[in-house]
Order: sequence, then C-alpha cells, then structure tokens
Amino acid sequence: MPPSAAPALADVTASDAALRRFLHGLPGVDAVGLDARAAALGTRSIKTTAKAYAIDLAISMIDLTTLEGADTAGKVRSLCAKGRHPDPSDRTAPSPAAVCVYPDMVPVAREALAGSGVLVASVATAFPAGRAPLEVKLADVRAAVAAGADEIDMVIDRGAFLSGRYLKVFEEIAAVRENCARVGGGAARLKVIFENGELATYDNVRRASWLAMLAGADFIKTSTGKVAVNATPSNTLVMLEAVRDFRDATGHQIGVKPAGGIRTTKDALTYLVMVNETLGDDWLSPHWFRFGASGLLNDLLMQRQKLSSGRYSGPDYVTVD
Ligand SMILES: O=C[C@H](O)COP(=O)(O)O
Repeated sequence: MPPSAAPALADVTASDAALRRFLHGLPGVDAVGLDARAAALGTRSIKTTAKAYAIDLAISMIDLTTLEGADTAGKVRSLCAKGRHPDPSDRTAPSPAAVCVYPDMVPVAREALAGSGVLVASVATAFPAGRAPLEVKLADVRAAVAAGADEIDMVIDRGAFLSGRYLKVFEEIAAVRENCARVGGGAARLKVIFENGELATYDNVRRASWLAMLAGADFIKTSTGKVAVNATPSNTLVMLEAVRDFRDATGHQIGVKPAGGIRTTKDALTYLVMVNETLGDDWLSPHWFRFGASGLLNDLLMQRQKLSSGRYSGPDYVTVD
C-alpha cells in the first residue's frame, strides 16, 4: 500500500476476502458508453501546429521495443542507435523514452545507450506468459535490475487473477517491486502488464488497475503485444480513468502504457487526445505516459518530415524497425 493511501483504502488488502469485496465493489464499466466515448475521442481533429507538438511528444513517449526470440545483440544495438538519433537527417527529432528488451539484452542496451538519456526497460517475470514459480520470476527481475535496467515491465499472473485469487496477484506485484531495488540505492520503475486481451471484461481491467496500483505499480500497462487483442482505445480509457480516480483517492500519480499493435501516427494522436481529455496536462509527459511499440516510431518520423518539408520521404528513409 502506498504510504499516504487514503484511510478508506487502508484495510482493503488485509485479506483475500477484503480485497475481493473492494475490487468487486468498484463501479461497473458501462461498456457501450465507454466504447462510444473512446470512438468519439478518436474523431477529434488537431491543428497543424498542435500536430507538430503532439508528434514530438508521442516520439518522446515511446518505449522502442524488440521482444523476439530471434533478437540478437546486433539488432538491439541498431535499435539503440535509432533511439539515440531517430532521424539522422534531423538532429532536432526527439529520442524515445526507452528501449525495451528481454533481460539478457539489458547489458547490450545499457552499453549502447550510455550517456544518451534514453532509458533501458526490460520485461521480466517470465514474460509474456508469466508461468514460472515466484522465485524464478524474482530472479529474472533482479538480474535485469543488476544489469542496469531503469524500468521493469512485469506481467501479472492472469491465471490467479481470473480465478479470483487477488491477494496472490497483489503479493506477487509487491514482491517484484521490492526486487526492483538497486544495490546502492534507488529502484527501477515498475510497469505492471495486465494482458487486457486475456482479462475478458472492462470490469476486470478496472479491477486489475486498482489491484496493481494498491500493490505499488509505478505504471499500469495494457498488454504484452503477444496476444490477439492488445491495447485498444477503450481498454486504455478504463485504465486512464482508474489512475485518475486513484490519484483523487490517494494523492499518488501512476503512469499508463498502452502497448501492442500501435503503429500509426493517427493511433498515437488518438491516445494523446484521450489522455488530455481524461487526465489533463499532468499526464502529458514521458514520465507518466508511454507507448509500447515496435513499429510506431517510423510512422511518426515520416509524418514529422511531411509536416516540415511538405512531402514524405518514404519508409526506407527512416531506417531500422
Ligand atoms: O510492449 C510492447 C509490445 O510488445 C510491442 O508490440 P508491437 O510489436 O505490436 O508494437
């Protein structure tokens, strides 16, 4: 429980039963209204001047990701080079927030990004399925942190969540958080991935959001990018509302990271409009909002070039993805 959590929330994690009562007592999500709201926000138009600003903001919010079994040190180095200088012809192009890799690639990314200001994020906890004993998951986290990860992206135990064992999920997140501590002080920021596509209902997404925030998540993240349904405007909107309500209740601000399947500038701008309308300026920074994406950066760079030069340079021009 965050230290200054409101007294009304102080007891909700004391037992499985209390946690279940609390999570099932949250207001139900009106799925029809939610989908309509998310769709309406997607139709907003943005002025050209605001668009240039929004594109740069979106670039700065990317966790530039490669999470493939076939990843090599060479591929990770190329991605990091792109993170340092996304547009070699225009040094004013901002860098993404982080490069996100598997734990064994953290030392490679750490070295390649040294001094760049681009963070190293690592998935951990037996990503993406999370099917391993807790000790194995915690060792995964410790190894990534020891190798220099600035951020850890963990997956929740969806089997436990879906069978109502909320306290198990809570305790696992809390244990991972403890293991994010760095020797010598400080801690990696913790992003908690729900895999919304497996949670089946928006009510479950809302419950998972509160559960993760109560357990000490710094960020809540929609998806691994490895299942059929990943981030959607609707399931992200549920999470935006949850972080808003959690801050109202506790004073703690939590970040949000939609991930998986976000590939176009139009998609990214839809999410930024949603953040702005739901949460306002306080979340419009890479510290509080991220896109987990492998292919979004190139489209944003192409749109950025189009805005400044009036023409597209084409996908080959913006290099590796
Ligand atoms: O967390 C990031 C996702 O794994 C990236 O998914 P994507 O390849 O669909 O962009």
